Amino acid sequence: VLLHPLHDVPGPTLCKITRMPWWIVNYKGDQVPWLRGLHAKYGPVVRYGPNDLSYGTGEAWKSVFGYEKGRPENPKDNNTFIPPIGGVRHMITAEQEQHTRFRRIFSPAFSERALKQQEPLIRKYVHQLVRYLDQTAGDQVNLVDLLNFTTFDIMGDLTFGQPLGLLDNIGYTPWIASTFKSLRVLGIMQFIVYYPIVHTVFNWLEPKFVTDMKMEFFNHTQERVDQRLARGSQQPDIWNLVAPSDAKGDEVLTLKEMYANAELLMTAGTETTASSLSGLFYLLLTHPAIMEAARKEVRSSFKSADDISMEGLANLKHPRRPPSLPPVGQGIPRVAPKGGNVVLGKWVPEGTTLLVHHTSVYRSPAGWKDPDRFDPERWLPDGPESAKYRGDRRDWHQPFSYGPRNCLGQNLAWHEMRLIAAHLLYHFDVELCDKETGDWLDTKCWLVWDRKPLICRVTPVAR
Ligand code: HEM
Repeated sequence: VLLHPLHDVPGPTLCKITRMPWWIVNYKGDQVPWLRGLHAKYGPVVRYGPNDLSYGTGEAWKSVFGYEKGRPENPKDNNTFIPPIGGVRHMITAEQEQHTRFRRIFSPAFSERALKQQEPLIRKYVHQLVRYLDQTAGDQVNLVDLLNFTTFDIMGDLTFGQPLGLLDNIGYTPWIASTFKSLRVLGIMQFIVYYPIVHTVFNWLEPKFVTDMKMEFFNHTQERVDQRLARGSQQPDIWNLVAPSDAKGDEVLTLKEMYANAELLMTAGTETTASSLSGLFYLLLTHPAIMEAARKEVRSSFKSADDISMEGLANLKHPRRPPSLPPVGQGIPRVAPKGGNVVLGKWVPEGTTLLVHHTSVYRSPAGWKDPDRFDPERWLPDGPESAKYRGDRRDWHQPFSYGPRNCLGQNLAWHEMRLIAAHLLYHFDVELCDKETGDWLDTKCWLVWDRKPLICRVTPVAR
């Protein structure tokens, strides 16, 4: 306890001896409030395990995730990743060199130019959502499910060249349902893979339902990628944008790399966007004055629904930024490289886990005035409306992460979220059925939030 190089970093005494407190809260899905509590008690840097540091300050983004000349990068923490079923890692978990190659190959599919081409495809599913809500006018609907159906169908079309049919059937396929279920065992799986002995024993004894769950997801992705490649497509989907016909050698993805990254896109590009949108709607529904202002702005800015475009939406005031419910509630840690590194001016030994805790950073009174207050004016350009938030550290807000491994899909996410939100606000008056919903924000988090149903009554606006 006294001789460890991190002995002077504050934190609970038990955490200096064992990682067990972390594993327990991580297993229960309670790590977000736990780490927030530790930051409130111990300050911006907390030792939450013998070799684990959490930063509750946005000053740490650059030091932990950024690239600085002459300083080694902090790589991903491979100890926390579940080994890939197909034997090949995807972009998020890839080693640095492989990551750079993936990033180069996939970037054209997420450029502004690609997005322009993809806009009609995205609109198609937004219109389908609007049509469904028109038909169910006045009924109670679960907005969380409907937003999931929409984002999964969009990403399914972009990744596999065909939708998953969730909006057609208003229901999850067994494949998607098992994805959501598997999140709940993420905490325990992370514990298992972290300790090589436990992992080896687990591999011998792995329960059949866990093997089935992993295989189901992987086989499904593989089949759909194979079908898409066999069928070909003229659509601006991912594969048409990543692979120029004259690509050679290193610039060509192997089939296994395609499977692995398709699986990533279907997880990274769906739940996150739907989560951000459901959080936004919950906050709008519980802040009627802001909801009214948002509706007014959207309804007066477009002459008709057909005019609502990605371009036109980028300049609206509501919402300029997602609310402070980051879809990735905790963040993906890095680890200090061989030989250690300097983080925020302090040397940390090799192998130290470095986590910048999203939720703690976005709720820190050191970075934000009234951090728990939902107020879109916070994000307006400098002027009288945003004056009271002038001291806010907007540069601390990095829900898409920071540095060379930040979110590749952030432009797509922004456009998609704005299109869906604007269409819902333009076409419908949405009302929260409080009794059925309760305190929606009080929920568990396993990497992403275990969102509870958001039960609403949706009434079409008479025009
Ligand atoms: C509100 C929506 C979204 C949020 C908040 C979000 C957030 C994140 C975060 C925190 C990371 C991890 C970066 C790290 O390791 O530090 C990430 C990575 C990634 N996201 Fe997103 N994401 C969103 C939507 C999307 C969408 C729509 C896509 C499209 C497919 C996407 C694709 C990716 C990819 C490919 C990576 C890996 C990037 C890399 O490792 O280079 N994300 N995202």
